[in-house]
Amino acid sequence: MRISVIGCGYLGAVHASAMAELGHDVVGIDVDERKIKALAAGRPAFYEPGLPEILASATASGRLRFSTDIAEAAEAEVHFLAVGTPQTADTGAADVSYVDSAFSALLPHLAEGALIVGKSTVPVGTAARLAARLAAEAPHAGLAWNPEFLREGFAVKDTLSPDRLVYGVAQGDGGRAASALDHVYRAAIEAGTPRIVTDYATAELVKVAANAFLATKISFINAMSEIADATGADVTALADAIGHDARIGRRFLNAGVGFGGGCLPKDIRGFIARAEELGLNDTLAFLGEVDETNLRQRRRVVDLAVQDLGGSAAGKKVAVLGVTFKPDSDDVRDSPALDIAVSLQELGARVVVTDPEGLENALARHPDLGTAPTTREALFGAHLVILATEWNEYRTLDPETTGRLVGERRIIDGRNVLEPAAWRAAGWRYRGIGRP
Ligand SMILES: NC(=O)c1ccc[n+]([C@@H]2O[C@H](COP(=O)([O-])OP(=O)(O)OC[C@H]3O[C@@H](n4cnc5c(N)ncnc54)[C@H](O)[C@@H]3O)[C@@H](O)[C@H]2O)c1
Ligand SMILES: O=c1ccn([C@@H]2O[C@H](COP(=O)(O)OP(=O)(O)O[C@H]3O[C@H](CO)[C@@H](O)[C@H](O)[C@H]3O)[C@@H](O)[C@H]2O)c(=O)[nH]1
Repeated sequence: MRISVIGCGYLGAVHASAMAELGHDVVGIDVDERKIKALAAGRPAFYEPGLPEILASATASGRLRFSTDIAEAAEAEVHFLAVGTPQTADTGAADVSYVDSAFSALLPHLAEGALIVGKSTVPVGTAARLAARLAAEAPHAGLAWNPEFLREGFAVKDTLSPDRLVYGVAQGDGGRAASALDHVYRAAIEAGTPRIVTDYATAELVKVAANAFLATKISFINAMSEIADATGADVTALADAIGHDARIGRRFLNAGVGFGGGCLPKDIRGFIARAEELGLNDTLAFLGEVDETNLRQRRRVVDLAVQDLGGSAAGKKVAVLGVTFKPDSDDVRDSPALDIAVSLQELGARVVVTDPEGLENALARHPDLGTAPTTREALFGAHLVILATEWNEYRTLDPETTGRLVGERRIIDGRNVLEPAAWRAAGWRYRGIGRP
């Protein structure tokens, strides 16, 4: 099929490359000329395992090209909208202005029977509003909402083999939108991927409900970690034990510094704001607690660090291992690791952050942040080590060789990934989150 992807940031760049990999003819459009030039040259603006490979093969085959000119989308049968919906500073609501302007720019270029497919995460009601505009201004085209569930670090795999497909379609479109999307996703459908065809509002809600549920699960286990810390219990054993109950499940029950990234935090805030707009002020109030519990984890680690440093961080060297919001990503949006590092620096510590992929993005936000290109340099002479993002190379650190580099053998394992007994046996003061 001929496809355009409008907005080639994280989601759009992956989606465009994956659609071309599936054999479609794809044009990726973005208003950011630098991004488009880099993508056309095979260089995504972010780190995502497997993406450079499919980007290169799709571009070389001629199935994928990029442009800043929306008119280049005119021949496409399906147009995916993948622009950003960031959090607005005042209310926390999702800012849909980029969706609106991309939609407006696209309207004059729609071929007869073209289908616009929203992929961005939007407040419920957005698709119905855009559909009303379409009916008035370009009735020869259709609209569907097809939320995206990919995880950073697994984005290519998640796009090529999703857990499920959700199509929000207009009532009475005679199955046209669903059949176009079935064509787009034929490979996944033939592989047995479940597909849910529903109305616009449900499709929009599925996306934010999924992220709200995941965020709640993480904050639940982090609340348990606070109780465990107060009682000497072990939150990891607790998670294993409750996770055996198939109704609960073990995934997303890892206690630690909490969740970050470009999705979970902004999506729960946007969801709360939307519920309030709908007059449902109390309905999602618990998500405010989920957010607060999450942010408290970062403050707890900073407090623990100050305590471990004898009551003051001033002048002490703190090595922070990891700055991205999770491993296998260079994304530092709302990263707990970055927040912790910056807070300790503000308290006067000599913070040295290291990360395999995230330093450039961290420095772009905090140019004064102390950084080191290697783990070894970060650790050298440190009075305290904080493992903040569980990159593999930090999970596999050896306590004895690490111990020879640092000034003091003190570590806070902010992701509960190290073996406490082994670190203690090597003379470290080990602290996990909710672990004895
Ligand atoms: N990043 C993820 O893992 C992920 C996963 C699922 C859903 N989402 C959702 O997808 C959307 C995009 O997220 P992202 O992380 O890719 O954001 P992003 O900020 O990386 O990318 C957004 C892109 O849209 C471009 N853009 C803005 N206005 C435009 C316009 N009028 N025409 C063309 N391009 C325009 C920007 O230049 C930018 O490149 C958001 O709604 C997000 O919540 C993201
Ligand atoms: O048990 C856990 C699991 C995750 N996290 C943290 O939670 C955050 C989010 O992780 P993850 O969900 O894997 O990352 P994202 O790539 O942001 O993906 C989420 O957000 C995307 C954008 O909406 C959705 O598409 C995905 O389905 C959804 O998982 C990260 O900071 C993780 O460290 C924990 O603290 N404990």
